[in-house]
Amino acid sequence: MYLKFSRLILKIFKTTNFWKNNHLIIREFKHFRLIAVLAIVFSVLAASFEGFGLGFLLVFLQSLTTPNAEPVKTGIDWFDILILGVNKSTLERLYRVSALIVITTCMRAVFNYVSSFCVQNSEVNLVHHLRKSIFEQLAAQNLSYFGKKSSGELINTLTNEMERIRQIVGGISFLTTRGLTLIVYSVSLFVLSWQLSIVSILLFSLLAVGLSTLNKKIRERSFAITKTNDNFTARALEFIEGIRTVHAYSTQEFEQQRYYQASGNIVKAWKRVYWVSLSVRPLAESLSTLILITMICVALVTGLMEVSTLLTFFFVLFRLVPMTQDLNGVIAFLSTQAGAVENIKDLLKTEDKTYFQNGHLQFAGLKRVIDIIAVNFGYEPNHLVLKDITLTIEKGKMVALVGASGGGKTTLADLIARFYEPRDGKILIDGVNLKKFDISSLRRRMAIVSQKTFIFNTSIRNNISYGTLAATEAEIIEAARLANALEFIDKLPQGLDTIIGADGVQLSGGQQQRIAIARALVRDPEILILDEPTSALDAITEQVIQELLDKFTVGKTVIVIAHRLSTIAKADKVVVLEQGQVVEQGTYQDLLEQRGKFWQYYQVQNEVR
Ligand SMILES: Nc1ncnc2c1ncn2[C@@H]1O[C@H](COP(=O)(O)OP(=O)(O)OP(=O)(O)O)[C@@H](O)[C@H]1O
Repeated sequence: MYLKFSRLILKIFKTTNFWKNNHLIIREFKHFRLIAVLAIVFSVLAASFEGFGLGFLLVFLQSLTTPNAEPVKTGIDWFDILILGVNKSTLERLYRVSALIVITTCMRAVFNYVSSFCVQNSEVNLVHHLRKSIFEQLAAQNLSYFGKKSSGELINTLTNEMERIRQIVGGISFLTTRGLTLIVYSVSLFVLSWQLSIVSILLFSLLAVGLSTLNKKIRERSFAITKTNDNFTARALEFIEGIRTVHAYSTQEFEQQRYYQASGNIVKAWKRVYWVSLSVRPLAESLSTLILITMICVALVTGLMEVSTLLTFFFVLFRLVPMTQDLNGVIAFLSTQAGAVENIKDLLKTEDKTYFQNGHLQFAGLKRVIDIIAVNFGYEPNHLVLKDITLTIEKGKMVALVGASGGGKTTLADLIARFYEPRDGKILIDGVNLKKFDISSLRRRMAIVSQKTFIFNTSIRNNISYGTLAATEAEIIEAARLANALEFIDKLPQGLDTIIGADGVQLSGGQQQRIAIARALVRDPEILILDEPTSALDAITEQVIQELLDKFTVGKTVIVIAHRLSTIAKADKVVVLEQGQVVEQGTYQDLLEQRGKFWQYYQVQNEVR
């Protein structure tokens, strides 16, 4: 145990790798360093008082075993004179020593309590600050990062793995406090009998080395727990989010099997860990008891020490052994948590991540034109989704992007909103590269209605004013009216204050779309990007969009992605995208007259209608 403990301490403090590997987590302690330092200070105090208590116990036992000999003394002159009293009787000095034992024990308990309080405080603080740092990391990522990470994995890290990190801090603090007490106890043992101490260290170290192989195994197996947890959260999330599809395709049984299997895998992973980790303690207990009893017998037979010293020695050793077992248990437990640490480090690390680079110029509004020049873009390194796109969008004009599904319309709109960066080429606003603008100032004057709307679990009012918190009641109502949402909002029990989303009233796809349009309009944007949904809107809502484009867009710059060509009859420019390339552009009428791709789409839609 000593060997193992010192090896652990050495590992922690000596190897630079420890800092290098864990500084992302350790640096969070700076937010609550006072409380963390207090935890250490009070642990040291508790351990010291443990030592004082042991000293007084030895004095007490000595006086009991030699009642008529010399007056009770600790050997520290000033202490014996001031505290035990010079002319006091043996019995009174004995009472005083007894009182000191009680006082030091109480003091130790108080310091232990305060240090535990500080430790718990540090635990919750660490989790809180880690969550904040992870949020900052996630918020700073380019959107492409979220394409590579599953929601299940991210949610698992922010919930389950955080809980495991909290337990790790608890474990480390336990290790520290118990470690300090262990040092005090060890010093006491050496003072009492260095010969017996060396024998104990040798025997217990042998035991520790044996147990360390088990801990290594536990650590290796623990990574599977994190992996199965990630997988389970992803499964559960998919089942809940995709419940309509599950019902539509009657795949409940199939989903149940996958869900049970994912949950079962966690059980299996834990079992593989428990199987080993639970054997550590009983093994350690049995073997250490065997060692202790053998040592007592040898000490008694050889008459190595006087009885009082022998009693104190074994009293200390008896208390020390469970302590070392606890430490072993905690080390084993910490080994099981290694996967959680890796997962969190992965989210916190800054290498291999592409961050959004904000510009410094304040965007004061579009004055003339947006130029898209020779832009290439792809989500994957070897696959271009947009190829050599060149396009101008003039202020106050409506530009419609049309074309077959997957042609790259949404991607192009996302590049204009700077959700992604072009791989080659550039996007200029009035001659200034889009990258140079402060993104908040740009997006304040821009509104985007995506195909997939997101409704927050809050009131309709908050959903509409999301991102425009200063919006007045009148502005919110006007935006709702323009989006043709007022009619159904008025019918709801609490009107604008009705809670919608997961915990509230469920809205139809079209209604959700109208809320999203109102959210965009309340910003009174100069540039409006409207990605017309292919499915959520019914024929009536199609008319709403039409009206919106007629009424609201006067004097605005509008980029509209249209699936129904009738919507964009009044567009100033129509751009046809095919497999990531602009194949035609011109006015609606010109393109029809050209009888090219656009005309073909037009024919197909007219036939369908
Ligand atoms: N986040 C993403 N990660 C990887 N590939 C993507 C991503 N989003 C879109 N793609 C791919 O990029 C291509 C263009 O998609 P995009 O959504 O821009 O097309 P679109 O013309 O808007 O389609 P639709 O009319 O169906 O909305 C498609 O092949 C699509 O599979």
